[in-house]
Amino acid sequence: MKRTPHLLAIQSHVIFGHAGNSAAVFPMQRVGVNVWPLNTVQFSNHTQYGQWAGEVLAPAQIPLLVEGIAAIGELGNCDAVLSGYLGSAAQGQAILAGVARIKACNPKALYLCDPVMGHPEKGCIVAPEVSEFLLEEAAAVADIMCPNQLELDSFSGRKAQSLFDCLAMARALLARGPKVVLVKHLAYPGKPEDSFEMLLVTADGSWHLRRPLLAFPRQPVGVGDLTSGLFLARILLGDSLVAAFEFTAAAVHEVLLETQACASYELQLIRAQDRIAHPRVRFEAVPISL
Ligand SMILES: Nc1ncnc2c1ncn2[C@@H]1O[C@H](COP(=O)(O)OP(=O)(O)O)[C@@H](O)[C@H]1O
Ligand SMILES: Cc1ncc(COP(=O)(O)O)c(C=O)c1O
Ligand SMILES: [Mg+2]
Repeated sequence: MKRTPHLLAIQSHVIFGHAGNSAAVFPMQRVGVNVWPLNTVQFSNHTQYGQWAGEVLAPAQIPLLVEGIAAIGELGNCDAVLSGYLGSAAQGQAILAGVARIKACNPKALYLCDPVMGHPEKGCIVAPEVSEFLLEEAAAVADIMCPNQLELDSFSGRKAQSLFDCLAMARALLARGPKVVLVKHLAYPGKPEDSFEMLLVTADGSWHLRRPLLAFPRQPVGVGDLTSGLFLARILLGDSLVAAFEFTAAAVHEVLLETQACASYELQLIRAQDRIAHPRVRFEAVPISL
């Protein structure tokens, strides 16, 4: 029997609704991964409501929790670490220490870093020191990085001028350390208005994928977290990078279709669960080069 992969997911938890682990854990479980959620914050709701209650986890807790898993002899079973929304840069450093500890037990373990940065217009609030940490430290350690366009622009210090420019910027990020860059959401002058686009860039090649852009009165949150979580889950389940990329695009699109049909602001993960596991739509990743 094939072993069920184990994944340590270090990101935010919201009580109401879906963002961070609250967007990613259930879908990753639904596709067949054992998830170990470590919540960097516990908030009542995501920050784009403009108000929330709750606390950031003390950074010192992260190594203690990882050590607790080591103490019961299970740390070597960890196949991957995923990190997303951070409450502070100190938490980021603690995560990198945790990643080093896990890689010492299991050198094959992967680290996927979703470099969640602020999105001031959208009301996504992240401390500026967190962005700095992601640029300066996390990129050097991550095996896989999943920026959105804004985050890719921050890494590059400029705005993309074209699709090929996005590709060049993703390649530049690759040169900082990660072996795989997934740009979860492209934005560039001239992009067709009715399409939602993503890029997968590795040392072996680059692929571009388009899916329909759906209309929402208010953009749902947690789509990025859902995307990076499913991508890593499918890689752990044995998909090739391109297959994981295509699966992720299809499953996320299914969730958005369900969310739109319910006229909901929050992602409809429970209603869409069978469609997450078995997407009915398919989008093809098309090779592109500079
Ligand atoms: N097919 C789609 N149609 C419309 N909106 C989408 C679609 N896919 C994703 N989105 C939206 O696109 C945005 C992606 O946001 P972005 O900031 O680029 O990434 P992230 O989700 O990581 O913050 C989100 O607001 C999400 O709700
Ligand atoms: C608590 C929390 N976690 C994570 C996110 C990131 O969500 P997204 O997947 O849309 O980038 C947000 C965005 O506002 C948030 O408030
Ligand atoms: Mg995001």
